[in-house]
Amino acid sequence: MPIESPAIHWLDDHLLLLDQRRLPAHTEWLDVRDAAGAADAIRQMAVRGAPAIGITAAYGLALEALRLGPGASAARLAPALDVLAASRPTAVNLFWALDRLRARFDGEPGAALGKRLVREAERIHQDDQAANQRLGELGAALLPPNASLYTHCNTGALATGGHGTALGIVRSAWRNGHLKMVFAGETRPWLQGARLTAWELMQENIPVTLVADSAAGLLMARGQVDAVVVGADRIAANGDTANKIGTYNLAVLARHHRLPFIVAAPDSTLDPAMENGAGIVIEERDPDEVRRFGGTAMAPDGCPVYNPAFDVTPAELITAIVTESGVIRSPDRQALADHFARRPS
Ligand SMILES: CSC[C@H]1O[C@H](OP(=O)(O)O)[C@H](O)[C@@H]1O
Repeated sequence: MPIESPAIHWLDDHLLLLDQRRLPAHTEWLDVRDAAGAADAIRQMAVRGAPAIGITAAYGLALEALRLGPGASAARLAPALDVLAASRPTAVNLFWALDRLRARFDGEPGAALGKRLVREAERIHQDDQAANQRLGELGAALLPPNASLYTHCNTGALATGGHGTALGIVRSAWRNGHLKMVFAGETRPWLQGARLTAWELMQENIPVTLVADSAAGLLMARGQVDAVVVGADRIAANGDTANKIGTYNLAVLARHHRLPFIVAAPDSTLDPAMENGAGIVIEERDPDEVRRFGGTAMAPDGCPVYNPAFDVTPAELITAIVTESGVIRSPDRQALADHFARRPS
């Protein structure tokens, strides 16, 4: 008999299993009942996107406590914490969410502990939805009227039950009548742009044109792009930003073509403990993600592959970082520090 809890409801209703053989993006819902299941969903990128990874880890730990029932305790939850923390290394939101739940371990163990963890996981989820709405409005206000945007990767709203981060800006701009077109880079090798961004925007009749990643430079050279908007997985104290592989390339192109390069991310993606981008762990993934697409070989079997899932964009290439609590223009160490000082606690 499955454990009845809001956490399971969320996991059933919002996890996208990216099916590598068919488009559009999702084909079935994952059935997650414990921390190990949540960690698998994160590791396999059935759930992806920094905020969604944090939310899923929070619900996964809460589910583990519910599964333990009267036996739930900090000591017995420790292995589940480790499994979730080891699922993916780059997005800071995963560790930030686990820290928030760990802070709820103190107090009555057992069923009471399970209830506290479910409530905290739901707060993290609700906070993220509100953050994305606010962030979208603040970011859209930075755009020129009738803007054509270039996006890369992106969390789909369905994945988080919210508005996504860069997609939050797209939706707000569309709602305000300030959006002409979104050029969505396919985002090799996982094709998040093709399978999530293009799919989500078409669901909402927002104008989108899917392009190969290699077309970004031509679009900018032809003056067809007014701004580049991307998400983030971890933002260091000096503003260096880790995001999906290929983001750094776009930042260099945007600088060359004198285009705004905007990073959209909730405050939970800021990592003040990380000195700069050099310290950010870049996840390397299965070489077959590059060699194959679904069942189709895209390269000779056994061909050597380097498959980093993220890169780091130096702060000096970023025009602004938009979070739910404000816009950090020309981000550097001082600008981030000022942001933290201004941010409502
Ligand atoms: C706005 S979600 C943050 C970030 O997460 C994605 O990574 P992944 O698809 O590997 O989970 C991508 O880098 C997004 O920009």
